[in-house]
Amino acid sequence: MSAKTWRALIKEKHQLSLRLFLLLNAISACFNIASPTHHAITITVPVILVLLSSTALLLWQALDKKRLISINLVSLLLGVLWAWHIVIKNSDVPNNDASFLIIVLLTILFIGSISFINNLRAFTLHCLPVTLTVLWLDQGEHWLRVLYSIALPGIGITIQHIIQRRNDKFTQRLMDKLLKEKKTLSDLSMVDPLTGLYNRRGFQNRLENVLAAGSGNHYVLLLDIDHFKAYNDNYGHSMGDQALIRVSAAVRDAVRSRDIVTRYGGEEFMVLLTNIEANIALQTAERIRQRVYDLKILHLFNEQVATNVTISIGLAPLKDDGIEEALRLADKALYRAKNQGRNSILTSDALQAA
Ligand SMILES: Nc1nc2c(ncn2[C@@H]2O[C@H](COP(=O)(O)OP(=O)(O)OP(=O)(O)O)[C@@H](O)[C@H]2O)c(=O)[nH]1
Repeated sequence: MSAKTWRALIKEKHQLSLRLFLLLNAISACFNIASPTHHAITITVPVILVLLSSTALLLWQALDKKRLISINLVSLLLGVLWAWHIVIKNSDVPNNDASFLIIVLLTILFIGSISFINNLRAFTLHCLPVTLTVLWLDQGEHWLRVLYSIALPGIGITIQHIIQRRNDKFTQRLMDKLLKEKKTLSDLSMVDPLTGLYNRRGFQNRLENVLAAGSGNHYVLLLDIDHFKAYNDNYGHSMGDQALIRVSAAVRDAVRSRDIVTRYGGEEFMVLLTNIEANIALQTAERIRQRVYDLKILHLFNEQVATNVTISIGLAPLKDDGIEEALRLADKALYRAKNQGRNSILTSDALQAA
């Protein structure tokens, strides 16, 4: 998981709490319409607006889950609508019955605290308009109860918020550390994670052992999948990965265990054939080419070459002038093989001269 996906997770968590908030508001608005307290005015404009806006926003987000809706704005808007609803209904409640105000306040606080357990700002924006309205309509008669009702969840959410922030910081530090360690490990790794072949570091390590073991004829093969960009573009990157895995296995199977097969670049492989004669090296290269061809991995975009995945190979001897020179020669031969039609093997001039 990267730092980016971590932030995306936090955002997703907030959007989930918004969905819960909208749902609770829609239910509460329905309940208010269906079963009005004190049998006063049943339907008010703001309660209809709460129902419509909550439902509409829920549907809007359901259509595109990635759509981000401003939590603060929505919580404030619904808070104001509820406050408006209370003003209208209160004028119709018989004998200025304060229990109506307390019940409605507790309902709003309940919705706010359940939905925004980790979001003090959204909770405050939602509950403040209603609390102030209740204090005003009640004319200070039950001010202590009203303040207590909002202070209690407010304090709870603040403490929960502090604990959550500490947990988040701890998790993020842990994640950064894990990512760093993962990078260190992959830097130290000798094996390519996708194909299981040696990576360049692994190759270097094996090469030193081969060279230390004494003299012998060694040959470098550079292999490149033909028109692999077109394969990726048309079949998708994950199919491309599957093709790479199958080609790697075919190459590995076509050589001896003492030969070194390396994933040299994206879709490029390198094989070091150790202690081998030139003609056998050439035969081995041909066997590799044929094995990959025989996989019959469909590649209809392998222009003018075949209808399946093929590889081109450049072959060069490893001489005293070192691996870099052998690779340079093999690369030149590979380049020519590509230009001459692909799905073929070309040897370096150095090999032909030998
Ligand atoms: N799926 C997948 N694709 C990769 C990976 N590494 C490199 N590639 C792709 O390999 C393709 C290499 O394309 P190019 O270098 O343009 O060569 P090409 O299309 O094979 O053409 P020729 O070599 O001229 O036949 C690019 O599209 C890379 O994105 C990998 O790990 N997985």
